[in-house]
Amino acid sequence: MPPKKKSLEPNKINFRESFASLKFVPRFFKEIRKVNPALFYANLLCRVVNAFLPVLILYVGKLIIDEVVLQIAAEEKDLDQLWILVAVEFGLAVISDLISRGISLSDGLLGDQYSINTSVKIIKKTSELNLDQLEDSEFYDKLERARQQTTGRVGLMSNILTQGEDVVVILSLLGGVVAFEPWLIILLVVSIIPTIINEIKFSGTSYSLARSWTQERRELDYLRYAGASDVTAKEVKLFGLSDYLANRFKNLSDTYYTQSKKLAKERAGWGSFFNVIGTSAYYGAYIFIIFRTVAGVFTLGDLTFLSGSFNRLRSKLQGFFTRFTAITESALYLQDYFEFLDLTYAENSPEGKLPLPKKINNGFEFKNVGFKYPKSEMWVVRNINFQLKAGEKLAFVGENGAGKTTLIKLLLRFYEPTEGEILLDGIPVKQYIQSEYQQYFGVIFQDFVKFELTLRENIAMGAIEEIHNQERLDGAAEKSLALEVVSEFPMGYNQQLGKRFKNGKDLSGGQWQKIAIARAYMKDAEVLILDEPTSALDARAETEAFDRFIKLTEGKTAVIISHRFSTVRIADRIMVLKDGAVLEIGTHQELMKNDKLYAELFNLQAAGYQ
Ligand SMILES: Nc1ncnc2c1ncn2[C@@H]1O[C@H](COP(=O)(O)OP(=O)(O)OP(=O)(O)O)[C@@H](O)[C@H]1O
Repeated sequence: MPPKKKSLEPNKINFRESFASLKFVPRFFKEIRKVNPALFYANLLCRVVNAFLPVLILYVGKLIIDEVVLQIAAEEKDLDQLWILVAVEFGLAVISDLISRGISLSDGLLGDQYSINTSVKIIKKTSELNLDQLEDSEFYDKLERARQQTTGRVGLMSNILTQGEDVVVILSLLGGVVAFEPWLIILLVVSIIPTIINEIKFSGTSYSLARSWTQERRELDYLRYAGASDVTAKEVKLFGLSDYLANRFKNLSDTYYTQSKKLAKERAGWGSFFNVIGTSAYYGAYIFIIFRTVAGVFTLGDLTFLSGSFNRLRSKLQGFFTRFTAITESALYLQDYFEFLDLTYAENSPEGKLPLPKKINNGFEFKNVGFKYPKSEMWVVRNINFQLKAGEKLAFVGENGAGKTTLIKLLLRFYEPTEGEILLDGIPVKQYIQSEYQQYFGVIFQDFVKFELTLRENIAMGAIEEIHNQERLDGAAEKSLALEVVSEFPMGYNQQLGKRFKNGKDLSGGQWQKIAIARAYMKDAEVLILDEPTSALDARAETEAFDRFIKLTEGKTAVIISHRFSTVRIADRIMVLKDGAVLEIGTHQELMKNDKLYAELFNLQAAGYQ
C-alpha cells in the first residue's frame, strides 16, 4: 500500500487554544515540587536574586563611568571611590555567574528527576488501562505523545521559571529607564511590537504540524525498525525488501520535510523583516539618548546605563514573547500528558466492588455471550454457552480465526462481552474487582513476551515478588522442562536472554516456550490458561510437557488451546468452535462418536502421523 498523501496545511492551533493549555502549568509545577521540594525552592531563590543583578550591574557601571569622567577633570585625583565601585561590580559579576550555574545545575537535576518520575507514571498508567484502549490507534497516539515529550517537559520547566525571572528583570530595568527618561518607553514598545506580531502569526503552527503527524511518525518509527533490526533482518535480506522499505520511509519523511521547511522559511523571513523594524526603533532611542547627552542633560554614565538598559530590555522583552510561544507550545504537550494520566477505565465497564472468593466452587459459565471488537461491526463470537467447571481441563479447538483466543480474553476480562455475561460461581464476573479477579489466572499466550532480561527474571515474571525464592524458581523450571535450558548456561539463571544486550543469548522457539510455561507454574494460579503453549516444542517434549501438566495441575481448572489433537484428547472435555459459535462439546470419546468436525479433524491428523 503506498503511503497516503497528507495535506500540506496542518490544522492551525489558535491562540486561544494555546492559552487554554496553560491551565495545566500549576499542576505541572506541583508535580515538580513534589519530586524534590528543597531543590525546587533553592532554584526559585536563585532566580529571584538573579533577576535583580542586571539592573544593579548596569547601574554600578554608570557610577564607574561618571566617577572616571569626574576624576579625569579633577586636579587632585582621588581614586578610592572608583576602586570601591569596581570591586562592587566585580563582586556582582562573580555572584551572577555562580547563581547562573546554580540555576542550570538545579534545572538539570530537577529535570532528570522529573523525567524519571513521569516515565514511571506512564508505565504504571499504561498497566492500569484496558486492552481495548491500548489497542485503539487514537489512544496509542496519545500515549506516544505523552511518552515522547518527556525532555520537552523538562525544557518547559526552565522556560517557565526563566519567564518569571525575566518579568522581574524587565520590571527592574523599566524602573531604571523610567526614572531617567519616561519617553523612551514609547520607543521600547515600538521596538518589540514586531516580535509580538511575529509570534502571534506563527504561534501553535509548528506544534500542530508535529501533532498532526503523530500517526505518520509512528509509521516512520516502524519502517525504520522494520528496515533495520535484527528481528526483521532475515526476511528483509531474503526478499530484498530494503529498497522498498527505505523508499517508503523516504517518501513519507519527504512530505514532512516539505511542510516543516515551508514553515521554517516563512518564520525566518518574517522574523528578519520584523527584526529590522525593531532594530530601527532601538537606534532611534540610541540617537535620542546621544542628543540628550551632547546637550548636557545626561552624563556619560547615564548614556551607558540607558543604552545598556534599553538594549537589554528589548532583548528581554523579545525573549519573553518568543519564550511565551515556546511555553504555550510545550504546554500543549503537557495537556497530552495529563489527559493520558487522567484516562479512566472504559465507560462501559464500571469497576466491580466484590472481593474475590478464596476458592472456586462450581466454576465459570458463559451465558449467551456475544462479542464485537471495539470499532468493529463484526460478531467475532455469538451465542456462546458453556461451563468451565472447577477442577476441569477444558480444551478449545477450531480453525484459525474461530474465536478461541477471543473467548480467553473475555474470560480474563480484557474486554467486556457485547452481549450476554460470564459468571463465576453464579455471580457475574464484572461484579468483582478486576485486578483481583485477574490474579486468579496464570496465562501463557500464543504471543507470550520474550523479555530481554535475565533467565531468572523471565521465569519470575509469573510471580515477580518471588524472584529470590530459589526453591520456587527451581520448582517451576523443573515442571516446565526449563531446567534443561538453565543448565545449558554457565551463568545459569543469571544468563541474559535475547540479542539486544551485551552477552545476551537467544533461545530457540521451544526453549522460550518452556520458560513461558515455567512462568505459569511460578504463579501457582487457580486457573491456568495455555494458548498453544507447545506449538514450538518437539513431539517428545510436547507429550512430556502435557503429561506433566495434567499430573501437576490435578484439581486445578485449566483451559488449553491447541491445534494438536494428540494434546487435546488428554483434556476432560473439548469444545469445538466454528465461525464464532460452539459446534460441539464433550469428551474425546463423545466427540468421536458424534462424528462431526472434531472426529474429521482428529482422523485427518492421525492419518498425517501414520
Ligand atoms: N484486537 C482485535 N481487534 C479486532 N479484531 C480482532 C482482534 N483480535 C482478533 N480479532 C479478530 O477476531 C477473530 C477471532 O480471532 P481469535 O484470535 O479469537 O481466533 P483464534 O481462534 O484464536 O485463531 P488462531 O487459531 O489463529 O489463534 C479473527 O477474525 C480476528 O481477525
